[in-house]
Amino acid sequence: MIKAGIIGATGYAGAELVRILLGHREAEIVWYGSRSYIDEKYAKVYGNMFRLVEDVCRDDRIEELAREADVIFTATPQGFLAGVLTEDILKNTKVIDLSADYRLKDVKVYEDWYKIEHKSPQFLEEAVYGLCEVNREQVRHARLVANPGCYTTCSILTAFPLVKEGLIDPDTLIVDAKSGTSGAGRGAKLPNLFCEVNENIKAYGVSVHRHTPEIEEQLGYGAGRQVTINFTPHLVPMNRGILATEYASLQKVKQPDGTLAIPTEEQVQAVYEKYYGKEYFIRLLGPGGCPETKWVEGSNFVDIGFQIDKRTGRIIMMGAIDNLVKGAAGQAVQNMNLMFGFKEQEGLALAPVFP
Ligand SMILES: NC(=O)C1=CN([C@@H]2O[C@H](COP(=O)(O)OP(=O)(O)OC[C@H]3O[C@@H](n4cnc5c(N)ncnc54)[C@H](OP(=O)(O)O)[C@@H]3O)[C@@H](O)[C@H]2O)C=CC1
Ligand SMILES: CC(=O)N[C@@H](CCC(=O)OP(=O)(O)O)C(=O)O
Repeated sequence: MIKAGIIGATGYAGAELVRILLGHREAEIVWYGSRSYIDEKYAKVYGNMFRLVEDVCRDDRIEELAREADVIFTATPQGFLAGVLTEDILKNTKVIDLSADYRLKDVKVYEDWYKIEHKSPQFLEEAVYGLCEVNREQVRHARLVANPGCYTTCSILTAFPLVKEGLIDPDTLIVDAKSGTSGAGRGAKLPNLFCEVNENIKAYGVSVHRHTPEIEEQLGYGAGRQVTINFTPHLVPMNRGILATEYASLQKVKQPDGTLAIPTEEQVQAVYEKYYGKEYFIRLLGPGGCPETKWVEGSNFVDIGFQIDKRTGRIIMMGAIDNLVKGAAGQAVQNMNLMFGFKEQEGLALAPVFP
């Protein structure tokens, strides 16, 4: 049994980590970190944990926690981990950060998009981007994992195989994504009040959302060059879930007879199968398949479908995840499983909730 500590256990992503880790047979939670609820019973902060968690909340002293825990999850605002991380901490424990502090390799890109100074860029090089289905081998050997963002997990996984195999031109990619309000966290914010969100849908962060460079960087690794995309997030009146609808121009690829032609649906499906056919957490719905957030809710699944529009020569790819599970806590536990050599699905055999 390994010991896990959570800093930010009182946020939505932290609470989802608690829910998942309570069902994990190889890990126990030894530290429920908080800023606002120190010494209060965790089950008072989250009533769903009544009789399931007896612990009280502790503070965010990560150096002390690093001596107690085998793994630390930081489910904290941007800038927290970068402000406290030291070599001593990484010598004592493994760290999985759910914030964006170590997702972008270029510190200037981070500072430009997040508008905060990065306090420990010396760890950027060694941090592994924890998109398990793409970087599995690197994650296994990592001390520091940058858990991907929710929109980015969904957007990248949906397009990655087609970018990597050159079936689409990534510079034509438009990602139109919708998220439930839990994506914004538990903190009180005016745009997330019931009357602002209910019976409403709105775009935000248009052309400036901080997940744009993260998607570009990762798809750039797939393409083998820098790519530029459009990313527009929307807030929709539901608790959980992300749906990404992604449009891109198809590129001609070599056919068996040596000629060049736009790929068929069978060829696109074959590429998805090549990358994800054996992936437990990725469910390929095939041509014409339209994923729905309800079909993945509460689970670590990513559902992916697509359709080619023969009139325009463009492909429409669609991906759905639960932002708190595959988009945050579930993927973080999947990363932990890889880092400690556990079965990758341990603690994550969560069937989606419906209705
Ligand atoms: N919500 C989501 O769907 C996703 C979130 N993330 C990322 O995960 C992280 C947490 O997000 P989320 O759970 O939504 O946010 P919440 O606002 O719900 O929770 C934030 C947590 O961080 C703690 N906290 C706040 N400020 C500080 C601080 N200065 N120092 C230490 N702890 C602090 C809070 O403690 P307390 O409340 O006790 O004061 C709380 O536990 C963020 O980086 C977010 O971007 C990533 C993917 C998806
Ligand atoms: C609905 C909503 O507000 N979502 C959040 C993204 C949450 C998330 O994943 O944040 P990080 O990846 O940056 O950690 C947002 O758009 O800011």
